[in-house]
Amino acid sequence: MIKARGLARRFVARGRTVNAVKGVDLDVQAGELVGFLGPNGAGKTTTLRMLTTLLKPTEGTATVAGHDLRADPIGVRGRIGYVAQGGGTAPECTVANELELQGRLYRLSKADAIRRGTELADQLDLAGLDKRLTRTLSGGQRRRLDIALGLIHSPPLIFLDEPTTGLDPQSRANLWEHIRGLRAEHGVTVFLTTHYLEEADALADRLLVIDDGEIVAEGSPDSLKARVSGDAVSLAVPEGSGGKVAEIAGRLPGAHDVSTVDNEVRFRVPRGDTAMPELLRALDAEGIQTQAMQVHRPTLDDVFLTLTGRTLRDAEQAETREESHVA
Ligand SMILES: Nc1ncnc2c1ncn2[C@@H]1O[C@H](COP(=O)(O)OP(=O)(O)OP(=O)(O)O)[C@@H](O)[C@H]1O
Repeated sequence: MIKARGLARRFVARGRTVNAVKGVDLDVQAGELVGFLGPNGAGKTTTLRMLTTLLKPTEGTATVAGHDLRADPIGVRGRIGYVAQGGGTAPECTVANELELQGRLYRLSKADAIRRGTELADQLDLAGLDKRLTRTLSGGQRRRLDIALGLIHSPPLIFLDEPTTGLDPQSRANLWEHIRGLRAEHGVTVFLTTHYLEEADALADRLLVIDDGEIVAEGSPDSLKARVSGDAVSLAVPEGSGGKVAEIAGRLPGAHDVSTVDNEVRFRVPRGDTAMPELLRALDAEGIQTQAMQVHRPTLDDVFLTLTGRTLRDAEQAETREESHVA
């Protein structure tokens, strides 16, 4: 459904050259729900804008929904839906009018535009809101309307740019259900960008992780997490026993990265849950009582840290600092 090779985009702003996207290859099969994960400023929106014909690549080629991006951008546009960050509904327009107008823009007859609008309103839980002005909708309703507008011409592929940014956790979870439904019930291929780790984890079959304009990893959330070597364990231990606990922990099969800071011992081990009873027995035999214990399964943030040496949050803060510096 998407095949891109060496897609790159350079911007020159205020005498400074920004290589926003540095030669991205990507393949998305029909029916996939793919997440494009990276910190703010990583190049997600720029990539999306290129794939949706809104921005010309500086270099590279791509076929999107069966049409060549450079040779046939109009063909691409007719076969994709695009929901931009923040959407684009007119505040003084009613829900029904927005849907009908969008249908007419895609050259549906008035009757077909109304029929398709009603169908999408049902599908995206907007039924009964047709006479409401869009400015009176809740954040979640507005995002669902944005998605309905992107689907009016029944495209087989939809691009969603940060679809749940600004929504409260409940509306976010609700929107995830709708996005899953697009694929599961209507066979739409979904390509979405996000900088939320939980969203990437909960929603995507496959993730492309982008950092500083380059794809640094690709795979299912589980396979990416499996790359991080082991669970992270931390133990709060009695004063003065850190060295001994670290020595015992270091003897567990596969234990590594053992460190002691104050009265806390940290290490990684392949399966924290099965290693713990053995460790507790060994500590007991030495008369050491642990005061608290935590086992963390690897998260996508650990994956990002392993790949880039920074957490996603660090990367975002660095981008924010750089932007305020430029401004
Ligand atoms: N029109 C432009 N002119 C100059 N620089 C730009 C332009 N658009 C984007 N950039 C820069 O390119 C880089 C990538 O930006 P992009 O918006 O693609 O990132 P992003 O991953 O989508 O981030 P966000 O989640 O904040 O939208 C950033 O450093 C950004 O400042």
